[in-house]
Amino acid sequence: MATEQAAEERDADSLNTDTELLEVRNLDAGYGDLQILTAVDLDVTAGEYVTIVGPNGAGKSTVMKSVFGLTTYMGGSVVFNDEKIHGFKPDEIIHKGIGYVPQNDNVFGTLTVRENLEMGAYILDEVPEDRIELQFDRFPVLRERQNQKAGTMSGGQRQMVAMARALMLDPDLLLLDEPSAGLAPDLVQEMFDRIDRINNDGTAILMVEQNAKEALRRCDRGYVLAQGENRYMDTGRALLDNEDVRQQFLGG
Ligand SMILES: Nc1ncnc2c1ncn2[C@@H]1O[C@H](COP(=O)(O)OP(=O)(O)OP(=O)(O)O)[C@@H](O)[C@H]1O
Repeated sequence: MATEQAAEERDADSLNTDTELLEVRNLDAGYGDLQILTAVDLDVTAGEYVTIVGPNGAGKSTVMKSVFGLTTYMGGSVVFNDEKIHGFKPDEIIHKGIGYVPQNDNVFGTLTVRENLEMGAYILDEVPEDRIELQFDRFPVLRERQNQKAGTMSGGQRQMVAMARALMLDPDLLLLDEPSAGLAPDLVQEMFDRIDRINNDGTAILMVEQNAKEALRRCDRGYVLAQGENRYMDTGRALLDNEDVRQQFLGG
């Protein structure tokens, strides 16, 4: 028994050796004087796929914006790759290896697809052509339409442009705010498949999704947020199997 127990403890230890990428602790944040998040904790390890779900207005997007330096910091900490980044501006945070795809207004509509991707690499001296090719491999329709103005594309295609642009700097962590919003059902599955592939290529994902059940099915771990506070954290599967979570947050 003792040996079995020791083996189990070793196994448990080995599960905890994942490299911490993002560590949010006790985060208070909001807009101006208005506090939205209270004592939020959140972790993402290298290569992990994490989803945040919760009701409208829960503060999910505010968590993402806070990681990316777009809210008013009020307390706690955001640490990325062992460096405190709370209080940093978005352009500094991009340099650290975080890409962000907001829900709305996420492309330069008057620029072509290719120009949008080039903009994604604006902090580099030269646009790396191989990175553009990599995004075209990931999103073939963007290769076909590379000279089309992004503003004239469909919602799903614009979402691809936005994701491809955010991937141009090969971030360690990609923040995706409702990537399936407004897409037709068949395109939703396609979008989730693409996100799986990006994650399989090694990029950690932190995603907010209204399509909560599908997101929890796909991710490694999930957080349920309500009224700006953590409510539940577990593997996606365990959250889907949790009766309280289902009843309160997943529509039964
Ligand atoms: N720029 C802003 N200024 C002031 N309040 C804001 C701002 N953006 C969001 N809020 C408020 O913060 C709260 C949380 O909004 P947030 O968008 O983070 O929620 P959410 O969980 O992502 O919701 P949804 O699922 O509806 O997108 C809401 O009450 C919202 O009105």
